[in-house]
Amino acid sequence: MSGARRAGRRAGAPAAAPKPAPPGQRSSESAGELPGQSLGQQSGQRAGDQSGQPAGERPGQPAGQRGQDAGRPRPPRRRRPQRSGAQSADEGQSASAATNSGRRQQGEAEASGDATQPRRPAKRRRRRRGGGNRLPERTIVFVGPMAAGKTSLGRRVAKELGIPFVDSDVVFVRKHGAITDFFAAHGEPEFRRIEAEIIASELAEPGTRILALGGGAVLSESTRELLRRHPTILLMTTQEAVLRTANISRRPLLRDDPSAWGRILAERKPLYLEVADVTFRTDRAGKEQLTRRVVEWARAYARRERAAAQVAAVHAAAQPGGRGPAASEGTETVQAEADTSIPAKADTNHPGEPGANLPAEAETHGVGEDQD
Ligand SMILES: Nc1ncnc2c1ncn2[C@@H]1O[C@H](COP(=O)(O)OP(=O)(O)OP(=O)(O)O)[C@@H](O)[C@H]1O
Ligand SMILES: O=C(O)C1=C[C@@H](O)[C@@H](O)[C@H](O)C1
Ligand SMILES: [Mg+2]
Repeated sequence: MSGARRAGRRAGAPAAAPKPAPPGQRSSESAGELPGQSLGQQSGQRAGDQSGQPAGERPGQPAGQRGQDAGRPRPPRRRRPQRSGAQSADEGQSASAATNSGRRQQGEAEASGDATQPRRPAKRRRRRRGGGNRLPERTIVFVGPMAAGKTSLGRRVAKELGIPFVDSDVVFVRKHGAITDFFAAHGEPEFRRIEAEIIASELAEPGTRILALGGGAVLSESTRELLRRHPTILLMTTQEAVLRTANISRRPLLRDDPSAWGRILAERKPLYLEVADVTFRTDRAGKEQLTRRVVEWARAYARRERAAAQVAAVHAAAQPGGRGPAASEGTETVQAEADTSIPAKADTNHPGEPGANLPAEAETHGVGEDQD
């Protein structure tokens, strides 16, 4: 794989900045490739249901494609009160509603000639509204075990956000045919090699998109390395829920050996946790509710990303040849903002369940804590 691909970009594409770096623990240990995977067979058996999937969805970039300027330095803002990411998203909506109502009041005041109504500068209102709805500057990735909901939730979130959705399995099938057949003809290592290439290529696409990965994609070290620079959402569930909701007849592995799901998860769990910034449990909430939560999380992530970019810009300006004292004043303000929108960590594991000690729904891992 080329250096550019390793760095998560194609030649000519802008380099992806590291993930925002809020405090919190994230394992810096890199779990190696799992030795002696017997998953080729399993995956091959399982892959039958991939071939029937629809072609990758690539709707045109929406008119409102966000975040063309997130990397650009912005003036420091005043510190806001402490809040969680989810709260922030809600507040963003309220702020937007309040802005609309303010605009209405102002319009009514103008129409009635009432000069006593307070006016706020229009420029400031616009900037606040845009900031609340902005998205991360790069592809948002869904990982997780088989039938956790990566495709169905990823597609819903993409639709809600008005951004393209791509599934790496679907891209593979489009180029190479059914995964089951490919496993039989070429073996798992060749599948993993091509899968990793497809993912690198998709992650190199500029703009904000949703990419759902195949269940075993995290086995590739180069893929895990690339995911360090992308907002990565782990969907977790339990074997019981999978056997209840997934179409078992289309998943031969589960039909023939239901406990295989739990065994594969146990092997891969450290790798999922290594790449994930946040975990949502799909067995505990409906699709609509989860869609809303993921959307809120993505927006909170974008705010942290922007705040981190501001900090970096202010630090750069404070260097010799930078802007001097004004810059150091800004550092404090922006750093404060960067620290306030980090969603709280929760622990709702269910000991004893298949998949016990799974991370909690909406558990936030230390995003990019160990970035270079
Ligand atoms: N809360 C939920 N979120 C997402 N999917 C759910 C949820 N509850 C049940 N499901 C169901 O789980 C099943 C598996 O979903 P999906 O095919 O999206 O999983 P996947 O992770 O993409 O699987 P694969 O690894 O095989 O590609 C679907 O039938 C979906 O409707
Ligand atoms: O878990 C796995 O190893 C796989 C999952 C699917 O998404 C496909 O990527 C393929 O069938 C292998
Ligand atoms: Mg899928």
